[in-house]
Amino acid sequence: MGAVCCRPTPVDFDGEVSLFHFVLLRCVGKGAFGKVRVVQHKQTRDLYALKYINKAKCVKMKAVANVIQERRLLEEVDHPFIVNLRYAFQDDENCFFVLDLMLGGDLRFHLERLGSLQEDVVKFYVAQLSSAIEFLHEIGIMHRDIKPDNILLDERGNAHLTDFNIAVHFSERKLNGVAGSMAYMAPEILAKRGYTCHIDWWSLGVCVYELIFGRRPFRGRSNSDLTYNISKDPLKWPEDAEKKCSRPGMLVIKGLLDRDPSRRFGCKPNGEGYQELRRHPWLKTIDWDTLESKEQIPPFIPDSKKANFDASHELEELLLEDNPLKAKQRKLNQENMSAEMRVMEEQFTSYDFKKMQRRSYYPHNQQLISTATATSSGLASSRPATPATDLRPDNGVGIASGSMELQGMDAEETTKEVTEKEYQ
Ligand SMILES: Nc1ncnc2c1ncn2[C@@H]1O[C@H](COP(=O)(O)OP(=O)(O)OP(=O)(O)O)[C@@H](O)[C@H]1O
Repeated sequence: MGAVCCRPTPVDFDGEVSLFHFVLLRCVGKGAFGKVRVVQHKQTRDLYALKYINKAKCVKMKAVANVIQERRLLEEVDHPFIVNLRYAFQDDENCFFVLDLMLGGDLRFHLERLGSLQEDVVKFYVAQLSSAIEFLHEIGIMHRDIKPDNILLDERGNAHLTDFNIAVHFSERKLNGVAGSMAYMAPEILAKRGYTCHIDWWSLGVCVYELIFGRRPFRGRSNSDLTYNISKDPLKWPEDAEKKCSRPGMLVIKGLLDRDPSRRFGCKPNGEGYQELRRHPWLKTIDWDTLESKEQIPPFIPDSKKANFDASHELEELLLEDNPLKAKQRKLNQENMSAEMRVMEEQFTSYDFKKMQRRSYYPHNQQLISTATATSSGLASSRPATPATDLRPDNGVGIASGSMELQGMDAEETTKEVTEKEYQ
């Protein structure tokens, strides 16, 4: 009898992806609604990062729209310098994102330990991140939360953009929602006169300054102070700036931190801004031809013998977690489900990168995705040809679910504003 009860439940790998398909390994991070841990696919043995979000917490914090939007946008994206989605699924308690695993830690972690980074290292990240930003803008997505915390290194030291929690589609119509982490917000967001994807280049400029000099270009004791400084204060350099950064490097920072989006580096239309950046003397040492194939040896290789993350997450999970993550069969009772829970149930759909073709949930973007995401070619789509129930925050449409519509859940408006305080 004992032998029978201990036999592991057979896993149906031909069926829909679920937590049963993975071995749960160590915890590496904690987000606002859930945790991140390393997992191994039981069949392929590939390692991934599993980000899981507690559904009840998500409803309580009115973040359902953001989580569904993040899931949908991530399906559109496939790029060497983005933390790509590989699988998505849910159980009764959590929504799960299975993402490319980044064992090199985030740039906030490295910045805090090192104080600042060498100019050449930052230059390498700028090349990789600008390629990612340009890709996103090409397919009509602005990230809105570019900051060192959201830049993750793989074990070889390549930079990847992550956290699409407040990313959004953009079109000709400018957005107005104040979104992002205040210290990295472009002046046009704070001015509330409408903004577009140019804001991501500004945030990149703030990151470059902070990574090289170990402090941010605009600071403030209060939000209004910070708003004033971002909007009006002339860009100042630290006293030892010339020891840490070359003249061309400073010119790139200055160009990215131009308050006029029409003059800002990276912003010229039709990819011309990105091409200009690539041609800039500061970036002439970058071999752009082999950058995206990751053939180059990154100038900073994270220490593989040390954990490049805060080890307290692991301890917390072991000692304090009273409901540790475990694969469970679903017991769903649709009748007693709240409206928000039902939206999550229906709209946080399963995704399996081995079986499905990436696609856009936004009709105007479908053509762009099929041409831009080259790596997904050759896979059969198991999706209906017509788009699913639409969620278009850029058009001011709330999340619609069959006959139900959750008003006021436009993800452009349900934004996350991180104030300067959190960084002091
Ligand atoms: N793909 C990944 N590989 C390795 N570690 C990761 C990965 N994604 C996230 N992490 C780690 O987990 C931490 C939390 O990530 P997560 O995106 O959940 O949190 P967050 O940035 O606070 O996002 P949110 O604001 O959506 O809660 C990150 O700081 C990072 O250290």
